[in-house]
Amino acid sequence: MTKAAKIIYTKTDEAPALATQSLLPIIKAFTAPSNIVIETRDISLAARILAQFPEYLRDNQKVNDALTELGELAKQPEANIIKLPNISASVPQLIEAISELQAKGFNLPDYPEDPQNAEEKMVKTSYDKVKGSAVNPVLREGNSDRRAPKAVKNYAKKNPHSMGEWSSNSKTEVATMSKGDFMHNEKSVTIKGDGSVNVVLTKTDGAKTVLKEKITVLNGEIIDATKMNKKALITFLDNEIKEAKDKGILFSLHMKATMMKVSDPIIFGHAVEVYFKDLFKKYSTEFDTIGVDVRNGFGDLVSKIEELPAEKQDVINAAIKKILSENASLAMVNSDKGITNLHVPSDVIIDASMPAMIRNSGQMWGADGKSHDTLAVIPDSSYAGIYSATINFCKKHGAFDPTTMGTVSNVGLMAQKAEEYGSHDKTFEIPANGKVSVIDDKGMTLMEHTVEQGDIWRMCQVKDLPIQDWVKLAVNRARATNWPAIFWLDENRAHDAELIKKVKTYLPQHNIEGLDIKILSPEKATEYTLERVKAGKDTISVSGNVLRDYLTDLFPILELGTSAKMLSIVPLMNGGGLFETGAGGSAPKHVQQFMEEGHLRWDSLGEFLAIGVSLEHLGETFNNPKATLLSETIDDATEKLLENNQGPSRKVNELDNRGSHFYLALYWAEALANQNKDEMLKNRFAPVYKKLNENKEKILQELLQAQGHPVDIGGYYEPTDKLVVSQMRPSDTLNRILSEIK
Ligand SMILES: NC(=O)C1=CN([C@@H]2O[C@H](COP(=O)(O)OP(=O)(O)OC[C@H]3O[C@@H](n4cnc5c(N)ncnc54)[C@H](OP(=O)(O)O)[C@@H]3O)[C@@H](O)[C@H]2O)C=CC1
Ligand SMILES: O=C(O)CCC(=O)C(=O)O
Ligand SMILES: [Mg+2]
Repeated sequence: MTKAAKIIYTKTDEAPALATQSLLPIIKAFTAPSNIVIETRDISLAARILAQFPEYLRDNQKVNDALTELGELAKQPEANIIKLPNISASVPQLIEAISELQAKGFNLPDYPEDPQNAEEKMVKTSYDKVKGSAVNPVLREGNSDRRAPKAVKNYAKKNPHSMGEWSSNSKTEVATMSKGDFMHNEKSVTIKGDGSVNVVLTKTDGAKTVLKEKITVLNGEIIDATKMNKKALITFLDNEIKEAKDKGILFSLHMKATMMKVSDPIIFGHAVEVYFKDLFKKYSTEFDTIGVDVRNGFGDLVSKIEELPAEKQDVINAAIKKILSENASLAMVNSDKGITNLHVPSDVIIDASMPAMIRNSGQMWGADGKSHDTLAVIPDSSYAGIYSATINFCKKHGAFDPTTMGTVSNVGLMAQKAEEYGSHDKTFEIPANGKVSVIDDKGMTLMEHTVEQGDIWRMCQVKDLPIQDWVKLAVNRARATNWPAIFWLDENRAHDAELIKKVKTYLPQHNIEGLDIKILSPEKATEYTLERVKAGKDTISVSGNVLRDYLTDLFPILELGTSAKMLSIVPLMNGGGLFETGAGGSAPKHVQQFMEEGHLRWDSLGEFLAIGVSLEHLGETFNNPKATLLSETIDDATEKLLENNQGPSRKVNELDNRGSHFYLALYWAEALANQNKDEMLKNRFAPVYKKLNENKEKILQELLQAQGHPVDIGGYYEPTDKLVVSQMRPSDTLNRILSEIK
């Protein structure tokens, strides 16, 4: 008897959560005969909010803190977690979710944007735990291995997605700061001996404030500190708005306000204030009264001015119109609804927004509903260069060709909140002029910056063991593929210079004979890699955490049309496995389409791949041949589904997410029926395959009938399970066959 094996499948938000209600019953039915237990844990935004406030809820409304539980599990060797994309909530999304839950009878407190007393401060602290990218960093106790499986890459080559032409006359370009930003102010040290550091602000008058106390540091870890100078940022933004206007191109701002949840909303707010500076000069008193917070985007102002008397609203709206017509045109998120790039900080997220623009001939949407060249403003210059290098490459060589281009996989340094993506609890908006010092427990100042009021100062950490693991993973991938592996590190950047020393120490500890391993700055690495991509050659990018995020959307979006089709594995450092589904997000517009016309265009390919590797891991760690067989056969099924082009269509009344799940079940049953490694599974699944095949037309018809009309699922953030299940499982015939698998 093999040991009981368990997989945790996460319940998240939006389209992936809808898809789960259709896919999970299939996975459970197919794995049950092999005694594999599939459990779910709810880490949706709604559940994470409710878990923060047990004392406000009735007993039957309380939910346990599944995220903390999974965070602990991720450190155990038996962990096997399938993690679907989830909402990393901006404040406007958080507020929407809270009000939906309140309307459903959950007695939650409002989100206190400006807390006035101790209780409100506590409430805000609890909500802030849920804000932004609050899930991934907790679960990612390992580095990241993201790539397009061969079958997926071959499918994309045979069925290329649309790719906008590039002209050498394109006026699109990237604007980034040449001084005063995080990149130019960075200082970095490698810690000697375990201990702790304090971050202290010494004001010009000598008064000291401890910004953060006793940050634990371990021997060999790299820490860095840097600042974004407010004045330099504002001058830069002001110039770039003029630049976009002069060049007659759109102004667009690309940030990661979800992951960088402290620094980037502040920068976003400055951009709103600079663009609309005449408005803020004139109406600041009114805006203070109604509590406008530009860090939540220009949309916050638009909704709050509705509280003002009608005549006042009219003058303010006229002033807004005037600025919009006189300033550079803004890139639009939704031109029909008048939603600009500056409306909501989570609408334009750099990892997806820049590649989407590059795929679209370097253009974004303007207020006229047409696409135009754009000035892509990325204030901090640490990574902006990879996009300018890509844009220059496209101007010179034209668009990439998905039918011939090579693939770029990624090995990303991510474990234990590595680098910038773990910095939000050490990021501060500086209240007064002075200096910020990082001081160790022996009183030694390790790093120091002169700061001015309004500057954003931050400290990042990356531990030594994750770095060692990352180098090992890179060597393993290079060995497994024989592709060149490029470390995207810039010797002229303080943090990277420290990291390069370690890479050079750890690489020789492995057998690297015959491998092609290089260290190149991000720009040079982009150029080198793009040359290879164009020539149809494959390359491994080995990068830090931010570039991991950027590159695993950039290349997949160019190569495959979406990052949802990536295999995304996190080998956990203590031996477990975390299997993320795809590398992209949760595409809110998929839910909108589903509610309007009952068609879900979400492609679950990322889930299929994740289930395959999760079962493979289970097979290996529990010595469970049935799990291995299920893994091999689901991979066969996925490959056949791709060959037959049975992923979801984008259009209503054609095959959607549910139909594609049916094909997965059909081919999975077929593969299990046709194999000869396991007699029991063969006998169980032969009749299942027969029934699915005989009822194919009937099932597809039942699934199609569910489309073509608006759908009610009882909510957005907390949809009613029963309603979702009835919409996502509309085929009685399929449901019956699945329920008969024993
Ligand atoms: N791992 C995680 O948990 C992540 C979560 N997020 C969250 O996701 C949300 C949206 O983020 P955003 O930056 O817009 O990125 P998305 O990746 O969700 O969307 C970009 C585009 O990619 C396409 N796409 C993505 N996934 C699929 C899929 N499975 N099937 C078909 N097409 C897909 C869609 O393009 P098209 O319109 O052409 O169909 C979509 O509009 C945010 O709430 C963000 O916080 C974002 C990144 C990662
Ligand atoms: O956690 C998030 O908010 C986004 C994560 C992401 O984009 C990624 O890991 O690629
Ligand atoms: Mg990403």
